[in-house]
Amino acid sequence: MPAYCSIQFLTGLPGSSFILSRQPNLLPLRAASWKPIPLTSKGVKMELTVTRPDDWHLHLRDGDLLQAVVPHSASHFGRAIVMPNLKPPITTTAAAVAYRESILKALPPNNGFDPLMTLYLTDNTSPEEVKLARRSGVVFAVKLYPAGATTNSQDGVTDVFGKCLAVLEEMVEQSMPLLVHGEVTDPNVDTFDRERVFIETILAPLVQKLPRLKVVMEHITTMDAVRFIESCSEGQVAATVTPQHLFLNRNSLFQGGLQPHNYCLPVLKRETHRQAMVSAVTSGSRRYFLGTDSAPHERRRKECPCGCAGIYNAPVALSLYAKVFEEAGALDKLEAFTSFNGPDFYGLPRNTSKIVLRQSAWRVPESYTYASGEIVPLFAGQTLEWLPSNS
Ligand SMILES: NC(=O)N[C@@H](CC(=O)O)C(=O)O
Ligand SMILES: [Zn+2]
Ligand SMILES: [Zn+2]
Repeated sequence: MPAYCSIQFLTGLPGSSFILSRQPNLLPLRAASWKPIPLTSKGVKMELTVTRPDDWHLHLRDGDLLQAVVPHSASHFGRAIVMPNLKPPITTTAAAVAYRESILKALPPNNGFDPLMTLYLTDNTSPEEVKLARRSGVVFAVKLYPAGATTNSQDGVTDVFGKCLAVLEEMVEQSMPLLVHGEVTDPNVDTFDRERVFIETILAPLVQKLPRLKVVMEHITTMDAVRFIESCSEGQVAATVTPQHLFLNRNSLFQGGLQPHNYCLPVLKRETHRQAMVSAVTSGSRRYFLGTDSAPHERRRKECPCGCAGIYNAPVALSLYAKVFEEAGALDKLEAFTSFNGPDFYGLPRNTSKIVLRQSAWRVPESYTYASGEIVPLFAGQTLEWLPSNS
């Protein structure tokens, strides 16, 4: 049964025999420590203690939406790479420093959450700005949005090779990773092919031209991306993978009617691509790490004639990742994906604290209300497993 079906099978059935019957597949485990907890008379459920994960791709927005969403990420993640696609975008180190302050202000003092800031690359970004960013100690990457590819990307890059080579060369000098939204914007290219064509026409030539540039291909969605990542040097090119692209295929955009809360960019792909990505991340490869791409939009901006791209998954991400690894019989590989591969690639220390994932059913809220409206999370109102907690 494909993963995207089983979540519905579980709905309303805590302690189902389906879950319990899979348990022999979970053992033995190496990377993480396990404790059985008897929960029902039918059998034994599991809890998994893992090093605190980081989120290597997160949209926190600003204003009252920031206040509403940042606690969800901060409650389970130690650090997050914070995307710079605000209006106006974060194009300077000074703006990144100020944005970081506003994120920290939205949390209780000494909360421990560490936002790792990024700069939004434009045609006019200077090599000097990259030096400043590195010296600041708070900027950890530069983000490339092809102009027009996704939400708030209108100020992005129009011609990587024509306009950005000097900046990219400085990034090599500064060991500053380039994070890439990997889709071409040519309206003649089919939406479902935009990632593959980007790899062929921009990313592969870029990696060939600057082999020492560290690159993260963000939110990959295709077997083409997996093949490309595997073809590059480990430690030089890596990828983040979202929970929705591991858990859902493109049918879920249309199941029972148009489903705006499953719409993000790059758009969900067909089942064969999902399976290739699950195999890649659960293989134990160090080239892939957790990046939720949690991207909240107010309900009215999703449920309207021209709805925004972006899925709010921060509250459910860890539950979904754990379920994907469980279904693949690879729970022993989960901790490396959530907590080791990301910091290792960025050259940062791994977190020292732990979190616990309990294999117990919990219901996702229908929505979260905040000052200016509501946000609807992925799997709103449904029952998931693997509840994360701090102890
Ligand atoms: N993923 C999305 O669909 N949307 C993101 C932008 C992005 O990451 O491409 C957003 O900021 O809303
Ligand atoms: Zn993107
Ligand atoms: Zn994103």
